[in-house]
Amino acid sequence: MAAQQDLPGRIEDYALLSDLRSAALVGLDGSVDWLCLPRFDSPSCFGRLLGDDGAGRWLLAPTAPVTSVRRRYRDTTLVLETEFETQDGVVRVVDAMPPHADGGMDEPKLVRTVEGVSGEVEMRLRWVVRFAYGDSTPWVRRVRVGEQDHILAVAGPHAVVLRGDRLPYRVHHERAHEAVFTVAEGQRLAWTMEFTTTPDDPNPAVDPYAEIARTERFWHEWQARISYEGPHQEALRRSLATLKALTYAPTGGIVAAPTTSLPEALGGERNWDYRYCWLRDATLTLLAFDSFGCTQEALAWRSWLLRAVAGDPADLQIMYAIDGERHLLEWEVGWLPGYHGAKPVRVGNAAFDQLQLDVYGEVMDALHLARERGVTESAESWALQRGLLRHLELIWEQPDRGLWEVRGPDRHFTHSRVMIWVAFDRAVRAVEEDGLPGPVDRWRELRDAVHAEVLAKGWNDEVGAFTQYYGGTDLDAATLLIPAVGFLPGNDPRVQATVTAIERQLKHGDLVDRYTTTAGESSVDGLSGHEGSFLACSFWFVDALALCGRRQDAEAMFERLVALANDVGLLAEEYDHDARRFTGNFPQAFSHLALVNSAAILYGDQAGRHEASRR
Ligand SMILES: OC[C@H]1O[C@H](O[C@H]2O[C@H](CO)[C@@H](O)[C@H](O)[C@H]2O)[C@H](O)[C@@H](O)[C@@H]1O
Repeated sequence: MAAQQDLPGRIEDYALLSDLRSAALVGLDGSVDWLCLPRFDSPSCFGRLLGDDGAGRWLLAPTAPVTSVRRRYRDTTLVLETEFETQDGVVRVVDAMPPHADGGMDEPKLVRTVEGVSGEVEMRLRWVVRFAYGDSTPWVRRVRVGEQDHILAVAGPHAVVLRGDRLPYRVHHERAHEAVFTVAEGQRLAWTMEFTTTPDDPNPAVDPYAEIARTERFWHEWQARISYEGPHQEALRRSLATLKALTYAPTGGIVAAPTTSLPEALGGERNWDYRYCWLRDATLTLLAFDSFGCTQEALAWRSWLLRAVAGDPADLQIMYAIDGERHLLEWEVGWLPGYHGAKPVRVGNAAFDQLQLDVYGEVMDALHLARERGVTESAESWALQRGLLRHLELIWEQPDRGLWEVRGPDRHFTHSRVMIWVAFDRAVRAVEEDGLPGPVDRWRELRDAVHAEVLAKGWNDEVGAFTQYYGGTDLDAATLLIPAVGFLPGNDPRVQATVTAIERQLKHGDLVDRYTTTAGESSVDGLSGHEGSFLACSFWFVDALALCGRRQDAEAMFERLVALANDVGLLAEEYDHDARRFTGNFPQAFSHLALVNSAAILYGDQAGRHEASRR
């Protein structure tokens, strides 16, 4: 029994399912180890990822030792097939979360089927439901409706219904349910587990096979909208599908990742909850969508933004909940041991009320590019941007926490200052190029002032590079974005020198650290320990190489980075180059959107446009 109680797999062992409201992670061992219902940011009902069997899981796997596992998504969809080979034969487990139907009353559900491929294989289904991040053991009972039984697990506000061909029974002396059965070649069995707010009267049963077919159709139709025929099709389509999967369909908000507290350093304390919508990550995601023809997502996100930011621009936050909720109070889940012991497990995110001035630039840039691609500005959306700029005029000189959301002191981070320039630059261009009304002379003056300031204070002659913050000597991979946003061209000697310095100091093979983590008083981020290399920064390095004229190097590095994805094309936030393992939350939008944006620079319709048109 020990094998069932053990720890979760490596981060790269997981595949993602999503119904555009929440997501599940399925391990190579056939165990669903992460699921929060009914939303991405709800408490988990399967939380083994951050603990063990006792935090909840749903295992569906052979009882005998597995000699090999093969896994793939069906084509470009999010229907997952895992084939287990044992000495007795081969079985295929198919997993899906049927997508939320627009305006539908359907509740989130997980569908699992098993098909006998050859021989006869004994399978174990082990179902351990723990609500409230593992803290709440439900009352589980078998209910008969007409000719059919289902199992209901209820605890306070949480309830799920399990239906299927082999319902599990309570395991003596364990708070778990199990079924053991055999599957012969050609035979198939199915289960659905559905969230319900009305446990005494749940939604009627659905046909699991029809739901899987619907899921497949949905993703095929979605992929048909992507206009791209260039290299690395598969990686690009998987990344775009992953970004779509992280979108909360009812509002258009996009989560940074579906997990909390997967550690940035194995065993460390750098563990954060990413199940929220960061303006930075979401706007960059929007750019990624937009580069490949997904305009609907751009509009949905703009509506989300208008709702979330509504009211006083002075109240702008850097992140919100997926429904626009503002207070993301951070707390520690003391009873969960954390991923392989990495404590604490955090829920909420204290960064929500930080000042991060780069966000103004990212929002203005995303809306500028949406305009360039034909999305017309509504009266409200331009009024919102003018309001943001009015507020930025008042606060732009302040120090902030920067895009890395440091928990150390506020500083004048060079990247933040560059993005302030972007905000005013895009405002000026809205007037000059799109004829929108606004105080263009004042915006021009501010744009030029911040440009001069960055060149005077962000550049350090002794270091021979743009530094992380004014007066400092450390480097920051975020300055790689200087040519991509058009602040300086890629052939500017200061840009080229910064790329060379970062290559020397922050790059290990193809992996680039965000900055140098140091412990103690001098630590810029206020945290202890080190972290893995940041995958998005590694892709930014590719972009900088391309924009500096080193295209061949850029393409070769891009290819190697793409190969770091796991067997089903997914990327975590970071990569530990010594352990050769993913670290940080998973799968992470930032990494996937950076991959997509690199592909857009290297191979997209927009290739080469950055330097010419974004200045
Ligand atoms: O490293 C410290 C910070 O880490 C998280 O922030 C990171 O993730 C965000 C979401 O992807 C991203 O927008 C940000 O740039 C990253 O630094 C965490 O959410 C913060 O609370 C934490 O201070």
